[in-house]
Amino acid sequence: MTRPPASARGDAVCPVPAPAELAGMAVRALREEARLSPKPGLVDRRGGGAHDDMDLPLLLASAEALRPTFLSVAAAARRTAAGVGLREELGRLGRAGERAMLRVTRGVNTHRGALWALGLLAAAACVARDEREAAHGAARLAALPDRWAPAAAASHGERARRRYGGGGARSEAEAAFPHVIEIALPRLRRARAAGLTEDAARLDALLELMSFLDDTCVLHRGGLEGLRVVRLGAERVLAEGGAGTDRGRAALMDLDGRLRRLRLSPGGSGDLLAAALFLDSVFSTASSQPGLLNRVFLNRAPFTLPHGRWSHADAEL
Ligand SMILES: CC(C)(COP(=O)(O)OP(=O)(O)OC[C@H]1O[C@@H](n2cnc3c(N)ncnc32)[C@H](O[C@H]2O[C@H](COP(=O)(O)OP(=O)(O)OP(=O)(O)O)[C@@H](O)[C@H]2O)[C@@H]1O)[C@@H](O)C(=O)NCCC(=O)NCCS
Ligand SMILES: Nc1ncnc2[nH]cnc12
Repeated sequence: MTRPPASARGDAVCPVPAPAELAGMAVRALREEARLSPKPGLVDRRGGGAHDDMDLPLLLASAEALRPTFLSVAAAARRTAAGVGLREELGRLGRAGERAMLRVTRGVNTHRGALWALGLLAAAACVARDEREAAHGAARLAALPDRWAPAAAASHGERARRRYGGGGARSEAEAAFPHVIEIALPRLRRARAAGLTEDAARLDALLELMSFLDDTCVLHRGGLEGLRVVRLGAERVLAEGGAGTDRGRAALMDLDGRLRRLRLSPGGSGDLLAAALFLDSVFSTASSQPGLLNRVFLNRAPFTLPHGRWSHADAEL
């Protein structure tokens, strides 16, 4: 999806897509992430992965149900300067969007994390020149107070954070989406530059995310041991050559089987892959280089995980 220059759209003020176009890009990113196959443990064309309450049609319907929310979010960000007023409006729109999603999915949390990430990024993209600026704008919005946010929701993410520490969807946003900017997008672009198919490049970006992320969806379902299985399993697929090679593909299918058996879903990584696809489509002439992965910038084991002592053999459950 190439972004036409501002002049071609007759828009000299805001050199980014109009709200309807941004909303379309957000929905498309969600749909493309959902369809991408085979994803370890996640819903894809083959079925529900580690989920017994989701499938591809549900994810596609959920993505479509969020279109009006993305549209309202982008429109609000266009007419309102970034500040507490906009943050509170985004909170109101985001909560209404969650309700719309839950109505369509009959109560299944398909895209709560994705709505949070893409909603903030869509709002920030309205005044950003590139993906890094958008991520920083989103971080500033995420950190602002929202008077109307319900106090301490007992979400799965909140429970996982209380039990294990570490980050989650909120910290990822407040830190300017480091896993999207420093991990997923560089991997995606390096893989494309190396001649991989688009699907293999996207799968490798997902695996890279899985190997780094403190995914509260995984922690909620499998604790620290589950997180270790996901991270080391993804790392192993990449070490075998990634999704574009026979050995990497075999390791990926092996990991998929293990995650299904253990009911481990890397849903946070799925959300962040969608966020990367969104930014990639909005800022397709991005300045960010397909450079080396910044493994120092992102500490792979930022909290209680004894990363230094792990080995691939340990990951067998
Ligand atoms: C800030 C909010 C996102 C709320 O966050 P919180 O952590 O309190 O709430 P959760 O409901 O747990 O949702 C967070 C979702 O974010 C994804 N995620 C997890 N880890 C990370 C991470 N490190 N970085 C980024 N994103 C992450 C993850 O989403 C996936 O998991 C979904 C399924 O999860 P779960 O509900 O646990 O479902 P199951 O395991 O399937 O349940 P059972 O079957 O076992 O019952 C999956 O679909 C993925 O989407 C987390 O779930 C935010 O919601 C908020 O505060 N919103 C307010 C509105 C607002 O201000 N909006 C502004 C922008 S519009
Ligand atoms: N493909 C997917 N399967 C399950 N949960 C998800 N959350 C975001 N994408 C997902």
